Amino acid sequence: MHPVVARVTERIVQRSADTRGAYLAGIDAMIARKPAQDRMGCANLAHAYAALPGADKFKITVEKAPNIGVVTAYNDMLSAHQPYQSYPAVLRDEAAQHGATVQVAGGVPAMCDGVTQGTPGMELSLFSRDAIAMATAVALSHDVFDGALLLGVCDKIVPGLLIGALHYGHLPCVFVPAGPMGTGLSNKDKSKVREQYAQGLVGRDELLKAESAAYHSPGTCTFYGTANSNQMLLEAMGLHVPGAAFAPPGTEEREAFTRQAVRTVLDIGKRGARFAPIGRVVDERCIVNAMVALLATGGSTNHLIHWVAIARSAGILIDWSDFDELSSAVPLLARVYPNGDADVNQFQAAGGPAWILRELLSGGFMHPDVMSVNTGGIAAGGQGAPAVSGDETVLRPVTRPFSPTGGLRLLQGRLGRAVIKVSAVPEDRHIIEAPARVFDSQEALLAAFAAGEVQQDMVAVVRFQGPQANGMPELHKLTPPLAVLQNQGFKVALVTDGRMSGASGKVPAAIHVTPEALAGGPLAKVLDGDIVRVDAVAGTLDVLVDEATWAARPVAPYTAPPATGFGRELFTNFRRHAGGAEQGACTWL
Ligand SMILES: O=C(O)[C@H](O)[C@@H](O)[C@H](O)[C@H](O)COP(=O)(O)O
Ligand code: SF4
Repeated sequence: MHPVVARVTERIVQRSADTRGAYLAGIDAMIARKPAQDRMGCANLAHAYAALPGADKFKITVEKAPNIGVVTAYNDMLSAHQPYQSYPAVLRDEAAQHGATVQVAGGVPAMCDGVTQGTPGMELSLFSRDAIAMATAVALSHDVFDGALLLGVCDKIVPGLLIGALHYGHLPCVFVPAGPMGTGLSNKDKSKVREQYAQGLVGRDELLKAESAAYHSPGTCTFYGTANSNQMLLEAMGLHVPGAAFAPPGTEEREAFTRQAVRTVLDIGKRGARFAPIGRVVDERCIVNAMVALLATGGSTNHLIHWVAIARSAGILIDWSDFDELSSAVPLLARVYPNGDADVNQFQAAGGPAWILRELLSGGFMHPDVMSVNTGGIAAGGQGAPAVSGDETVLRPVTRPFSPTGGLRLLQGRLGRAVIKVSAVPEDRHIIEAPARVFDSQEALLAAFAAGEVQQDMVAVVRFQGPQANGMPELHKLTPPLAVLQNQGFKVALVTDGRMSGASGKVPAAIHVTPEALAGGPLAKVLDGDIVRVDAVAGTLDVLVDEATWAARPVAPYTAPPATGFGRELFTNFRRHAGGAEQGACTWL
């Protein structure tokens, strides 16, 4: 085991001793209960099984066959989730072949960040994660299940499902992915057209044609953003059937993985070959394995928020210093857009998650001895990896990584604590020192760009974008104009208490600044013209103003209009109770 991984793991175990102990005691009490058929009232059971076919009623009540709950994020709005429409019938059929039953326990909401990017709906995006967790809990609260199958792929949906399922940690759970769409217009070429549009060189028709050629059919978008980072991390946590992440939707291979997920959740049930409740599968080593996989692949910055919340749901306490210390030792093994030109289909063809797991295990960067849903633990996830990389521009061995350190860094200094994805930023942009231009909304920066007012070296400070202010939206629409300025030779960086998409990356961005401006964070004191230094090498985020001046600086007022419309009023309490980004922006603690 690499000493840094061992040290960080031990620190997390120590830090989490009390919360993890209480968590495990809680799930042990739930595990000790009798099966639902013997535990619940007759009316409760009759209601639960009323709509089942007679044969299934008999199986459950007389044979006491395992009953699997399905929590599904199916809808037609996320191309990645549209394939789930047909899954319940397949799951039921496979379960019946093994003497078990399946009930759809409930649905959860799912937002497509691509549809809402740059619109008011994006202000619901982060909080939809906890709404999904709540909906997962509501689904599983029927409490008649011996295990659960979790159907979700995208950004906040996997984190929400996992947070919710971990609050039922006594249940064996398996995630069931649906796979990526085929490769269309490359992400690089799509981004080029966007930058041309931002400069007024092409019109909407041309842009729509390009976007539609990139996003063209059922399946997950092919960049390595938050959704596909979810898939990689679930493989690293042993919560998938190994290799299930990136088989294309609508194929025999995909259906075979889906059916194997049913057999797996039965295998790890109380009456299966080896009991593996999700609350025990997700332990400190499992969480560290996910952190390592994120860093080794330059995964989404969103997971520096979501995986903190997920770990917390299992009684495990992690923070950005843990990520940063791991990043100092974990090598970068993959270059997938935005960290490179390849897409997730080319990543899979070159060796995919199996390559990443095999290489990280061989280098001592991952814990092999973890419980997982499949026999053979994490090593099973590495089986089938090619002996050599199928494409060395996409995947490298741990002996010759793209970089000796991971793709994400912690920045800290007078402006607070922030994170930056360096794996996607050109080397000569890892340190930016320039005058601040301060904006209280992304729209204000976009308008300034359109008016030609920011043709300069600048650190764009976009503040009041934190969880308590407006739900911490992704500010991904800022990528094209900032990239245009960067391509024109200006030194530009973004500093914000908001988020960026997992698909963002070429412009240096210090994001998730904590504490957020509305919570007294220092960003509220920055003025146009202040010299700000974003230093991803030293890991610092500073404003070069003398101490006395800075101390005397007033805090800018929050002047945004009240969050009404698009249902934002319904999330008032989420904004009031949201924790800081580094604490996972949890709204329930
Ligand atoms: O975190 C993410 O990965 C993003 O939220 C992603 O899910 C979202 O869809 C982006 O907006 C896609 O990128 P474009 O907006 O560039 O298509
Ligand atoms: S990856 Fe993003 S844009 Fe694509 S379906 Fe998922 S949420 Fe929507």
